Amino acid sequence: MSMIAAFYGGKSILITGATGFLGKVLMEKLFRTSPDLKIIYILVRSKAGQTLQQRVFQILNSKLFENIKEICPNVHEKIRPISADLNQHDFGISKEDMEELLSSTNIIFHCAATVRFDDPLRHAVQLNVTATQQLLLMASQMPKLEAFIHLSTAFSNCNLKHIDEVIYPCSVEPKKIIDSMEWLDDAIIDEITPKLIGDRPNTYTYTKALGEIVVQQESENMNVAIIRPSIVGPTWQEPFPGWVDNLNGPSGIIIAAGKGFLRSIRATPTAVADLIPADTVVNLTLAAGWYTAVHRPKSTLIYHCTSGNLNPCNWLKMGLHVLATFEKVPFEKAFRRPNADFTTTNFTTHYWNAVSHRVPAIIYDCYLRLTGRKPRVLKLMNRLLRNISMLEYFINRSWEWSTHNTEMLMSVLSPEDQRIFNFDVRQLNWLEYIENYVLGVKKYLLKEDMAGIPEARQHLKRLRNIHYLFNIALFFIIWRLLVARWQMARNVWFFIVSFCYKFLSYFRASSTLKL
Ligand SMILES: CCCCCCCCCCCCCCCCCCCCCCCC(=O)SCCNC(=O)CCNC(=O)[C@H](O)C(C)(C)COP(=O)(O)OP(=O)(O)OC[C@H]1O[C@@H](n2cnc3c(N)ncnc32)[C@H](O)[C@@H]1OP(=O)(O)O
Ligand SMILES: NC(=O)C1=CN([C@@H]2O[C@H](COP(=O)(O)OP(=O)(O)OC[C@H]3O[C@@H](n4cnc5c(N)ncnc54)[C@H](OP(=O)(O)O)[C@@H]3O)[C@@H](O)[C@H]2O)C=CC1
Repeated sequence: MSMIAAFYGGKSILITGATGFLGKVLMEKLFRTSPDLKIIYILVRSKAGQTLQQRVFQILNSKLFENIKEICPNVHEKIRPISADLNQHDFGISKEDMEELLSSTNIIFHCAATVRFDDPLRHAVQLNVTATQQLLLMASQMPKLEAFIHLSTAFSNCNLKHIDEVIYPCSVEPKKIIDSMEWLDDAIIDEITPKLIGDRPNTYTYTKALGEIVVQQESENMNVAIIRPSIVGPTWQEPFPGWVDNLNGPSGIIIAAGKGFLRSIRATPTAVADLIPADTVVNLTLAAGWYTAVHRPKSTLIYHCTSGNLNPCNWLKMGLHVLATFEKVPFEKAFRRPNADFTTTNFTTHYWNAVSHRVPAIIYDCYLRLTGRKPRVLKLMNRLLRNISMLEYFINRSWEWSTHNTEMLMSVLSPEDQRIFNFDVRQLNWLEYIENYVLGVKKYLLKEDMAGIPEARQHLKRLRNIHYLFNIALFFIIWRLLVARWQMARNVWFFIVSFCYKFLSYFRASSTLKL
C-alpha cells in the first residue's frame, strides 16, 4: 500500500490555482491515487463569461480527466469550487465558505500566481506576495491544518549562479513592498521597478522571491514546504505523455517554429535546458505534502525540482530534436517550412530578424493587401519577437541548483511510493520526452488531428516549390538590375554567355564528328 496515497485518503484539501496548468495535473493525480480523499476545495474566479461550475465542468470533462470518472465515480461531489479572487481582500470568499474552509482544511497546495514576465509590479506583488500572506493568515486559523505547500520557482533567485535549497533575503522587506503598493501611484511604481528587481530579469522572479520570504516569516507553528520547479514542461508519463494546455515556457516557441514563423532565436546552444515534466513536479509536491505533515521537519524545507544536475539536456539537443520531430509530425497550415537555427551574437540576431522574420512578413502582408485582405503578419511577427526577447534571459544562461532535500525525500519513500510518486528525473529519456512534447503541442494545444499529417506534408512541399521559384525569380531580377547598371556585371555576363556558347558549339561539333 502506498503511504502517500493512504495519507491523502479522507483528507480535505484546499488548492489555489487549480484551474492552471499544474493545478489541474495535481488534482487529477490526487483523484487517481487517493479516490477516497474527503474533498478538494478549489478557489476559483469566474472568467471569460464562465461561471465557477462551468469551469469545473470543463476541467472534469477534459482529456486530462478522462479516466477519473471510472476511478472516482463521485468526483463531482468531491470537488467543491469556492468563489474567490485572490486580488480581493479576504479573497472575496463568503462568510459561510470561509467558515467551512477554516474548520475543515487539512492540507493546502498554493499554486495560484501570475506567471507573466511583463506584469506590472503592483499586480505581481498583489498575487504572488500579498495573496500568499493572506492565505498564510487564513491557514494560521485552521485547527486541522497538517501541511501548507507553496509552489515557487527555481528562478526566484536567478540572479545567482549556484542556488541552494534556502531562502535568500531581498534588499527590501516584503512587508514594506506590500505597504508601499497601497500608497504609491502607478507612475512611481513603474519608475522604481527596475531598482527593486535589481539584477533579476522581471517582476515575476522578483515577486516569487518575495513570496518565499513571506512564507518563511508568516508560517510560525505551521508545517510548511516550498517547491521550486524549473521550466515546467508537459507530462512525461501520467496520466499520459505530452499533455500541455498553455503557451508558457518553450510551448509558444515550438508552435512558432513548427508553423515556420520563427526561423532563428538567440540562445546559447550549450546552456542547460532545465525542463521538468509537470507530472514530476506534482509527484514531488504530493510527496512533500505527506513528508511535511507526517515528519514535521523543524524548519521550512525547500525542494528543488530541476533536471539539470541529475540528467542535463542542452538547448541544442532540444532544438535539433524538436526540428527532427517536425519532419515526422508536421504542423498544419505552416507559414513557411520549419527550419530554425540559434544565433549567438547581437549582429546575427538583428540580421536574421530582419532577413528571415520581418522581410517575409512584409512580403506576405503585401500579398494580403494585393488580394484585398488586411495585412497582419508583420504585427504578429513583431509581437512574437518582443515576447521571445523576454524569454532570452533564460536560454542564454545555466544555473546549478542543489537538490539535497529532494534526494533526501526520494530516499525516505517506500519502493512503491518511489514508483507511484516518481520524481527521479534520471530515468527521463529526453529524446522520447521532446518528441512527445511536440506531439502534445500539436494534439492538445493546436487541436490538430493526426489524420491531417499527409495534407500538412503536401502543404510543406508546395511551400518548398514556392520557395525555390521565389529564389530563382529573385536571382534573375537582381542579375538583370546589375547587368543594366554595372559594366563589370555586363562583362561577367558576356563571359558566361560566350563560354556557354563555345561549350555548346564544341559539344555539337564533337557529336557530329562521331556520327
Ligand atoms: C539548432 C536548432 C534550433 C531550433 C530552434 C527551434 C526549436 C525551438 C525549441 C527550443 C525552444 C527554446 C525556447 C525556450 C523558452 C524558454 C522559456 C523559459 C521560461 C523560463 C521559465 C521560468 C519558470 C517559471 O517559473 S514561469 C512560468 C512560465 N511563464 C511563462 O513562460 C510566461 C511567459 N509569458 C509571458 O510573460 C507573456 O505571455 C508574454 C509576455 C510572453 C506575452 O504577452 P503578450 O501580451 O504579447 O501576449 P498575451 O496577451 O499574453 O497572449 C497573446 C495571445 O496568446 C494567448 N496566450 C498567451 N499565453 C497563453 C497561455 N499561457 N495559454 C493559452 N493562451 C495564451 C492569449 O490568450 C492571447 O490570445 P488572444 O486570442 O489574442 O486573446
Ligand atoms: N509553468 C511553469 O513553467 C512554472 C510554474 N511555477 C509555479 O507553479 C505555480 C503554478 O503555475 P502554472 O500552473 O504554470 O500557472 P498558470 O498560469 O497555468 O495558473 C495560474 C493559476 O492561478 C490562478 N489565478 C491567477 N490569478 C488569480 C486570482 N486573482 N484569483 C484566483 N486565482 C487566480 C489562475 O486562475 P485562472 O484560471 O482563473 O486564471 C490559475 O488557476 C505558480 O506558482 C508558478 O509560479 C514554477 C516554475 C515554473
